[in-house]
Amino acid sequence: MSSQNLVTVTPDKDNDEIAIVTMQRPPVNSLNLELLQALSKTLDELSTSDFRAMVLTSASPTVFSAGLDIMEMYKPDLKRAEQFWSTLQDVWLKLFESNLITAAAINGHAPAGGCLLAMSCEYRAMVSGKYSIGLNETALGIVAPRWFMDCMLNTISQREAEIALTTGKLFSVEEALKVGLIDETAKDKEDAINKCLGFIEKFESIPPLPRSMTKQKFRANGVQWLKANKQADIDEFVHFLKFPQVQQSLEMYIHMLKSKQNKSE
Ligand SMILES: CC/C=C\CC/C=C/CC(=O)SCCNC(=O)CCNC(=O)[C@H](O)C(C)(C)COP(=O)(O)OP(=O)(O)OC[C@H]1O[C@@H](n2cnc3c(N)ncnc32)[C@H](O)[C@@H]1OP(=O)(O)O
Repeated sequence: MSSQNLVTVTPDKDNDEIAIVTMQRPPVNSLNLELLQALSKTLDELSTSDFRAMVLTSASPTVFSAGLDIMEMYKPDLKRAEQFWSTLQDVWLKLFESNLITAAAINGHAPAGGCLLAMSCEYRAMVSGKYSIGLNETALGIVAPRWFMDCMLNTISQREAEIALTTGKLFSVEEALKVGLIDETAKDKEDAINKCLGFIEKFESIPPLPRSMTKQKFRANGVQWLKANKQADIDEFVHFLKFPQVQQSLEMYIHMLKSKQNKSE
């Protein structure tokens, strides 16, 4: 089963009830509207399939996901920006509340929206190396929405989350393990997937319905807020994009990313 080429779904080689879901939008899996639509469609398909668990990972050798595609926010077409944000909300709700057992094999960097995807899963194994993970929005001059924060609060302590978000902190793999942002480190992608499979195995003898209902009760607060405030949240995003200071910060950030590349050439 696959949902466009941007996301592939393959059954695990030893257990066809487990889906390996791979994002593949080179070079860095930045989440543009099309990748989000592909993820949304995939999550719909998985919810009605025979799969009982999924491992989210990336086809890139060094990046899980670079987060939201900045070009969707820089001088945007406002209609598309609305659709973009609404699709991101849907992906988050579908993944965070999924009936399936969800785990992330984080095989590289996972800033901002990449971290959000990983935190939306129930378990995270991250490949060791010079990778980073976190919600770095403030460092870009933007503010993470409340449901990003709720998602982080479901993962690490309020104090760690507040400091991390206000400082725009990107955690090293070791730091992420220490605060509980990830559950395990892995030596490579295969090992990360195996560690996720190990987590999934824990539910072998647990009936799926009480399991997923229990998970959803734990996650209800953030979900209920977004469901009740979906349009207001979209309006806020679009309004925010219209601020000249926000556009200026994004422009500077884009230049920084491009000059970083020139320097290393
Ligand atoms: C009311 C609410 C309002 C607003 C809330 C908005 C919330 C936003 C959440 C987000 O997700 S914002 C996005 C934050 N993402 C980042 O800060 C990550 C930026 N990228 C990086 O730090 C690095 O690219 C990397 C560490 C992920 C990978 O490094 P490396 O492997 O060295 O690749 P390059 O940096 O050379 O990048 C290759 C290529 O990709 C472009 N790119 C990178 N990230 C993005 C991105 N997020 N969006 C769009 N494009 C991106 C980069 O510019 C290079 O492009 P070239 O054309 O120069 O090849």
